Amino acid sequence: MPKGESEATAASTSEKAPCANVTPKLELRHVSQRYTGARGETLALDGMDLCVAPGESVAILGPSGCGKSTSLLAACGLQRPTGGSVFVDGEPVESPRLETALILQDFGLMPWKTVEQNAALGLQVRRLPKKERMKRAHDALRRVGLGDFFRSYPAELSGGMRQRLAMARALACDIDLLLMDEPLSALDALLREEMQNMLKRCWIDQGYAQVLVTHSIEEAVFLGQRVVVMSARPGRIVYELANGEMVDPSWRDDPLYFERCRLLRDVLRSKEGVLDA
Ligand SMILES: Nc1ncnc2c1ncn2[C@@H]1O[C@H](COP(=O)(O)OP(=O)(O)OP(=O)(O)O)[C@@H](O)[C@H]1O
Repeated sequence: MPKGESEATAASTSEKAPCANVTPKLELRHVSQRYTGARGETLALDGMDLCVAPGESVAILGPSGCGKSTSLLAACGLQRPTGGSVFVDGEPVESPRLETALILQDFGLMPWKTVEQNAALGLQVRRLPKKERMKRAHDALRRVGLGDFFRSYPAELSGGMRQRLAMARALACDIDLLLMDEPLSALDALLREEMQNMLKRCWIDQGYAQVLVTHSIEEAVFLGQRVVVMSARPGRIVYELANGEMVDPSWRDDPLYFERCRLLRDVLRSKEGVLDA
């Protein structure tokens, strides 16, 4: 299904472009990524277009290896794409910015640092006095329910607590854009639901824009105001679903939630090359 690098992104089903009347918080414009590795060249992304409005929550689904993580690396400025451009607030992204946080599956915690030191990590580059850094880290840790664990080490925490610590580190930095790459995939089903609730609460309370990469259709429909589906490699967006009702407090039990999950499952099955998601 993937075509030439220069071809435009496929159609979407969303009702109205979410960034129509605002400067997007994040925009990936025709982003392509070629990797050169031991197995030769890989075209990971091909004409990836994604617009995220300020305060919007977007979930990305797609088969393994379609370039989801690559998209996030480009979005946070850790990797310059080989084609196309990335913008935040209309400005080109050329390096990581302080107000963007990236949470990975392994949470990126430093095992030799305490919980409070890990939570304050993102603040170090801001040259804030230590007292201020600790105050912000402690506030963020309390917000995610880790108020009693300041002096513990990551190894002493459960999987869910480590996830909350990664979240606290992002919240301590007053972020306006949160990027998450399969942050819950290592957790068991019930804990995963609990953490999904926490992610939604934090997003609603703090008002940042977020992009969540996940393999779980249910998670995408629970957390994404918009769910986008990528093609198999080289990846680009081939389908979009408006899902604004996800802010409803009883969304998980709403018949529409199940209907949307079913619809996305059919979409993923029907799209050539996206069966694995
Ligand atoms: N640094 C790299 N060097 C060479 N190839 C790479 C590199 N990083 C990623 N790739 C390749 O690019 C493609 C896209 O990888 P990426 O990790 O973005 O996919 P993904 O959709 O996040 O996959 P998954 O769902 O399995 O995590 C894959 O074929 C991968 O092997």
